[in-house]
Amino acid sequence: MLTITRQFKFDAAHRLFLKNLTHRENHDIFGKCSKVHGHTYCLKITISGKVQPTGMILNFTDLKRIVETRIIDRYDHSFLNDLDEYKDLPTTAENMALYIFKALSPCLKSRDLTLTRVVLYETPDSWATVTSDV
Ligand SMILES: Nc1nc2c(c(=O)[nH]1)N=C([C@H](O)[C@H](O)COP(=O)(O)OP(=O)(O)OP(=O)(O)O)CN2
Ligand SMILES: [Zn+2]
Repeated sequence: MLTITRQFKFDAAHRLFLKNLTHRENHDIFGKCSKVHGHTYCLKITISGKVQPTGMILNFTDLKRIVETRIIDRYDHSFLNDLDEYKDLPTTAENMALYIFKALSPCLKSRDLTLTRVVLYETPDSWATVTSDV
């Protein structure tokens, strides 16, 4: 399968906690991550589709615009816990990658493109991956 990938960076703050738990219980589960802290996230978006007469599946510039409009512009320099999509969900790399996949997929589908992979790095050593077979 032929795919193209574009990488994005954004800085954001968050804390990991569950609303129904006490401060102590959250600390027992999430440790230091239950306190507000920040990451420079790295997001890799991979799509597949037919190569057009232009020689491109999709112009990287168009992919950039789509991802920036729907995700990066909202997430960069934000407090992730304040975003609607995480009102009732911990802002883990897993939940964020799942949300980003669901948010981008329909827009790409409407252009006959398939979102095949979303990889979200919370740190260079820790990341979550969502693929189109979930
Ligand atoms: N499965 C997941 N585990 C953890 C997540 C996550 O999203 N999914 N997130 C965190 C925290 O956000 C935390 O900020 C991770 O920071 P990190 O510096 O990587 O923490 P570590 O203690 O593992 O690493 P050190 O290098 O020792 O600081 C936690 N877990
Ligand atoms: Zn964190």
